[in-house]
Amino acid sequence: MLIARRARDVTAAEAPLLAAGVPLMATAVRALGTAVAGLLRQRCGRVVGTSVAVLVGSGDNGADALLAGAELARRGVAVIAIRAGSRVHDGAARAAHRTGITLLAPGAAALARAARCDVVLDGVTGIGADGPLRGAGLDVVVGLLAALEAVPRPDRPLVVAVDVPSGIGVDDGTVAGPVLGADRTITMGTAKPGLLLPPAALLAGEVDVVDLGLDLAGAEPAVVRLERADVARLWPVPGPTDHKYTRGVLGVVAGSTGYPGAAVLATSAAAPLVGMVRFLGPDTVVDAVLARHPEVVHGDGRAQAWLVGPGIGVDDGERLAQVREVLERAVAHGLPAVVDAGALEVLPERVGAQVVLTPHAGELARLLGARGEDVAREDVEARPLAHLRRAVALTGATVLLKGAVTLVAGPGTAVHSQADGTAWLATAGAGDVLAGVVGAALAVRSDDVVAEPGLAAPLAAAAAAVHGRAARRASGGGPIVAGDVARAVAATLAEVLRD
Ligand SMILES: NC(=O)C1=CN([C@@H]2O[C@H](COP(=O)(O)OP(=O)(O)OC[C@H]3O[C@@H](n4cnc5c(N)ncnc54)[C@H](O)[C@@H]3O)[C@@H](O)[C@H]2O)[C@@H](O)CC1
Ligand SMILES: [K+]
Repeated sequence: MLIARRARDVTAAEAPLLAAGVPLMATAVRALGTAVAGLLRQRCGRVVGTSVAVLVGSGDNGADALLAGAELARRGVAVIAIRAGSRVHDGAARAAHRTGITLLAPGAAALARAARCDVVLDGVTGIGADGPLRGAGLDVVVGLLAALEAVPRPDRPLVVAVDVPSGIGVDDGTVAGPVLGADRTITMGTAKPGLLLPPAALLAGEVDVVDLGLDLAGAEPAVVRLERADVARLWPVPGPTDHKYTRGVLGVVAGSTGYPGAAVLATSAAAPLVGMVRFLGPDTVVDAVLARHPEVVHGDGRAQAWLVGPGIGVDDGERLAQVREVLERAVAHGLPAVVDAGALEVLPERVGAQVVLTPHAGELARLLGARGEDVAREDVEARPLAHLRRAVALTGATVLLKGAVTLVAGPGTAVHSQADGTAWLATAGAGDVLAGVVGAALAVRSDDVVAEPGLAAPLAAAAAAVHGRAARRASGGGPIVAGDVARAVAATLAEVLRD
């Protein structure tokens, strides 16, 4: 599991090691040098004779970056260093000087040179920053972003962020000013919340954590990300005495004459993962679902979890009445349920954590608006975690906010952040497939969720992970439709469960 801790917790954990003389900075610099050399080798086929530009802020983040630059210079890389702060760390400046690196003033000429290097190392600010970039750091980032515009995309340098992309909200993932988006972030000691929380997470690229030996046991995880083994631990494997009812029955209310496909997609994703899917919907939709999945059972009855809403419009009165009835029954029995799309309109005022809402940013804004909050989609996109938390507080539900990075939290649970998919997953019907997988995850562990409703959050995050991985598997780097993702779900779970 990738665990992000807040800046103050990292600083506190560093203090005793620094007091004991542990050379944390040397470890950070070595890791940076190795990572950049690896990228140079990948990009240019060699290290010697390549070029790196280092943006040097005035704190230890800049010192790390400049010392890594000095190490790369010793390995035959042509390094330029650009001042991006009011001062430069003495020891780092001396080391740079010894390797022949000159610190350049942040003028247009220096930034134009940086824009043509093979790698840019962003060491403007790290966890010591307060607020968005200002002063020389801001000028350098704005100037470099402009200089990069003049370089054809394939020729632009790879950007490596030291600890965090400078200027992001380290603890809250906000992006309140210009930030140089990174291809890779080499982060020290532990992940930081801003590397996992959108919108900042989208500027961090691939995140590598450098082990500094920090004791973070006492620091509360701010954000967590499930990895393959975590998903495998959460997902039950049937035993020899299991039968279809013990494996979990998922009841689904989905689809409309306008959107019959949503029901097909949700059931396609869920059917292989559960003991049985029961389906309720308009006759034409039932026919479409059964044509694709003869194993689906049509009609009401007992279920261990319910999924309501895919393909149901906010003005589909008849279907919403059915959703309301099913949802009230599920809530009364404390059963887990997934409430998606149009069904969010008929969510009871308060529910428990075993109910998982699956809005996208627009739907979350609407949900909050219906509860008296003045929120637009853009507000949710700018501060997704804050709005997700608000929705949890107002409804009592577990909320899964869909996006390129999917966030999940319930009342009192850790915040989960999953980014397992691919940009090709931004396609119609992907949300219906996700709803099916979340429904399945709740159905197969229904008894556990009834006993411990807080489990709904990690299970929903695990479902998001399976969904994202299925998309990547189906895509293989190319275009996909949602049906491809649904068809890849079963094999993806098999792969996740394989040791
Ligand atoms: N403390 C340690 O032992 C270690 C620290 N490390 C590095 O040190 C960093 C923390 O170093 P610092 O505490 O010196 O802080 P930073 O280097 O993150 O930033 C503080 C400096 O940036 C300036 N600054 C603050 N806010 C700014 C803003 N909004 N815009 C522009 N400039 C701003 C300040 O004037 C100060 O000089 C970590 O992020 C990490 O990269 C690593 O070497 C690991 C070990
Ligand atoms: K940085």
